[in-house]
Order: sequence, then structure tokens, then C-alpha cells
Amino acid sequence: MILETETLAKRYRRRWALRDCTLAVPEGAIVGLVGPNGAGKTTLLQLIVGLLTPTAGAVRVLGGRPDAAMRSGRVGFVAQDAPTYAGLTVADHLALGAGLNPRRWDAAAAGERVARLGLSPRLRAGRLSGGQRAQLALTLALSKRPDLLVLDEPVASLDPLARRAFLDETVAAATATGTGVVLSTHLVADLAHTCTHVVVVAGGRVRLAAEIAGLDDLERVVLDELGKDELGRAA
Ligand SMILES: Nc1ncnc2c1ncn2[C@@H]1O[C@H](COP(=O)(O)OP(=O)(O)OP(=O)(O)O)[C@@H](O)[C@H]1O
Repeated sequence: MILETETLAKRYRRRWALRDCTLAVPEGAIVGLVGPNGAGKTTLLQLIVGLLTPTAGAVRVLGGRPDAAMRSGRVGFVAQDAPTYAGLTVADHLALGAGLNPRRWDAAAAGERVARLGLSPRLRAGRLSGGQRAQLALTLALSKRPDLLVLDEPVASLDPLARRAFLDETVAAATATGTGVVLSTHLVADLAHTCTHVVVVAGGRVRLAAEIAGLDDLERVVLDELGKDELGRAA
């Protein structure tokens, strides 16, 4: 398993953002994490990459603690707003990625990817569009050839064509290298084309964790789970 959580929970003051979350993600899986606003998706992803510590339960990433997995460089993470350094150029970002990951960095792939995306190496990140910044952040995460890639709403800022291309390319890159992926999204329609597994989170709880190949009608199953949450709240 590249990722395991056991009764994982996180509470902010008196409010539980995530409760009783038990998941097991096998190697090479591409997991789509879906749920409404405030469901607990970002909280779960931040627990996985060690930015948050659990209130209860446990999380194991690549067989160890999240902080150790992050230090090893084997986890690529792109946060929700695809943070980049506004004053640094595209080339500076690649140099930074190479410097931080000297043993794993694939300079040829990084250079080829930014060229293909039409991102001029001399351009400062502060002058890129939101979608271009997301692409740059993904390039940094992919080029360190991670064993696990964690993406928090990676396509939120992309136009529909770029969104599909981004997901297809992420899946192709991950499949070619055997990289596992956990990505959160609001776009249920994208899951079937992109992911091998789906996890539905609502109200801080995992409502469904399943292999997509085993589901007859993914969109209906996911929406049914989310609908139950709405009914639960209304009751
Ligand atoms: N730093 C924080 N302090 C207090 N409460 C927080 C904090 N971060 C998140 N929460 C709360 O935890 C719950 C889960 O938030 P989270 O950001 O994980 O949801 P999400 O599924 O990623 O939502 P979205 O789709 O809107 O990004 C929400 O109720 C939110 O208000």
C-alpha cells in the first residue's frame, strides 16, 4: 500500500473536519477524492503530506510517517492554489526543484514539459495565469519522479480543454512511472476517465471508497452518496 489511514481524524477546536477515515490505497492507484465544499478533502490531503497532525488515528505514507515520506522526496504535492514564487521565473522554479531533489530530478522531462506548455523559461511566475501556475506547480511535482503524487483540486483554475488535457497527461505520466495519485476534485464527470478508485467524503466522513471498475454507473453512485448527505443535513 502506498497510503493507509486508520480511523484518522482531525478536529479544529470543537469542530471535526474529518472522522473515522480508514483507507488503503494500493501502488499505482489513481484516486479521485470528491465531496462538497467543506467536506474534509483538503484536511485529508494535508494529513497525508504531513502539513497537519492527526487529532486521532494514524496515517502511513509509503510505509512510514508522512514527514519522513515528504523528506525523502518520494511525495509530490500541489496545494489547492498551486503556490509559486511570483518574483521567480519559470527557469528559477525548475532550478529550485532540481536543487531540492538532486537525486530524483528529471531535468529533461521538466524542460520538455514547460516547452510543450509554451511557458517561457524567462517569464516570472507572477505573470502567469492561474492555469499556467497550476501547470508549473504540477511540472515541479512530476519532475521529481514521485512515488505518490497528491494534488488538491488541480484543475480548478483550468479551462475545460486544458482540464481534460491536464488530467490525461497526469494519468499518462503517473501510469508510465507507476506513480500513485490522490487528487481532489469537484468534477465527478472527470473521475471515470481519470481515476482507478473513488473516495467520496461528506461531512467529514468517508461515504464510499471503491474501485471504479467495479461500479456500474459511477456518476449516479457518487451523486447518490452526496445526496444522502444533503438529506442527512436537512433531516
Ligand atoms: N484551519 C482551520 N480552522 C478551522 N476550521 C477549519 C480549518 N480548515 C478547515 N476547517 C473546517 O474543516 C472542514 C473541512 O474543510 P476542508 O478544507 O478540509 O474541506 P474541503 O472538502 O477541502 O472543502 P473545499 O471543497 O471547499 O475546498 C470545514 O468545515 C472547514 O470550515
